[in-house]
Amino acid sequence: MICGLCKYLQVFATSEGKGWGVRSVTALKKGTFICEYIGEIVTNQELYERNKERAAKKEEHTYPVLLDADWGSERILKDEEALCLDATEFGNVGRFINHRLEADRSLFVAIRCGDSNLIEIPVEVESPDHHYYHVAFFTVRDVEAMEELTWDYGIEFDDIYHPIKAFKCKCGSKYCRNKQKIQR
Ligand SMILES: C[S@@+](CC[C@H](N)C(=O)[O-])C[C@H]1O[C@@H](n2cnc3c(N)ncnc32)[C@H](O)[C@@H]1O
Repeated sequence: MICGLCKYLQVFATSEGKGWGVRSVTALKKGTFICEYIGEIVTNQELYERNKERAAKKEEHTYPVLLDADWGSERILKDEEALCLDATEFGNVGRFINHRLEADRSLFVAIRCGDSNLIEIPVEVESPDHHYYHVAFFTVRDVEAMEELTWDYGIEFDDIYHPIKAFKCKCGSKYCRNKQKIQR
């Protein structure tokens, strides 16, 4: 992470209608650091307000990642305290990585039931303050050259309270949460 990007990544236009995506030009071993997810640090409340404005402008792509901070705290944070990363205006290559179902997130590690190839890991970087950490992507299996890199956004596709309607998932995975909901 300290060295920054050290793999040859390519932003490309996906053929399935997901917009831009990211792939690795070379094959990658399981456990490889890919990149950080960079964005503006805002509270959940600020993000909610921003999303309402974006929904009014009919913006299609959004780039939020919940930090669920403070990991050092045992209480549930209010929306005006909890933080997230918004990469809509400022970000790096991480914001072009698309969604695909990964694991049973209630178990957090252990059982993997999906087939995305990345996982996001919160990494504390030389800070005594538990409230801030970096989000870093690592491969969870070997990845072939030119295979699209994906991670699980943890989206609830039928969340009617979110100001921006969730996208129709085109990940193509047989485990797709969105597909299962549509079929019901
Ligand atoms: C963080 S951006 C990823 C980069 C985006 N594809 C782009 O062109 O900028 C997230 C957005 O990409 C699209 N996206 C990501 N994963 C997708 C998927 N599995 N199916 C359809 N659209 C997806 C959605 O529009 C989503 O809001």
